[in-house]
Amino acid sequence: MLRVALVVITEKGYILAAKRNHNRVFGDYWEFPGGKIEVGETPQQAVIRELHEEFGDRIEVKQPVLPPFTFTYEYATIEFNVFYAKLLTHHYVLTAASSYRWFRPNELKNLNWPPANQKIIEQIVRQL
Ligand SMILES: Nc1nc2c([nH]c(=O)n2[C@H]2C[C@H](O)[C@@H](COP(=O)(O)OP(=O)(O)OP(=O)(O)O)O2)c(=O)[nH]1
Repeated sequence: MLRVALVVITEKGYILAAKRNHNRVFGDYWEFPGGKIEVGETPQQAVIRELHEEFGDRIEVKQPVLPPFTFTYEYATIEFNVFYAKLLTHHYVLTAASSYRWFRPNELKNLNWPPANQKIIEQIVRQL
């Protein structure tokens, strides 16, 4: 099974979302930063690496947003591991995203996300 790790980065009541590059799966949809967990990596190590690759930034990984869950797309069944996190640096050197924006929790549900994200967003709105 494909395993993915994502971070919900919070700062001053706002949440960071990135817009996926046009040529990627779910191109131009909003995403939480992260990506595939590589062999031998923990989910926490994977998000730290992905944030460095995709943003050039360092993060501190916090508690899980919800327990790991699976979602089946036409191309794969994916296990999602989602954590809250804080940005330790703010370089935003975008490589996999065309833009980023900070949103209030209540604004999140109005954006285009991959379908697996609905459950994550419901949980964020309940918790923040
Ligand atoms: N990064 C990210 N991926 C998501 C989210 N929601 C969601 O369903 N996905 C899916 C899309 C992909 O099938 C998978 C993660 O892929 P990815 O394309 O971000 O992973 P990656 O950067 O490691 O890989 P790649 O694009 O270099 O192939 O998870 C999300 O919020 N963020």
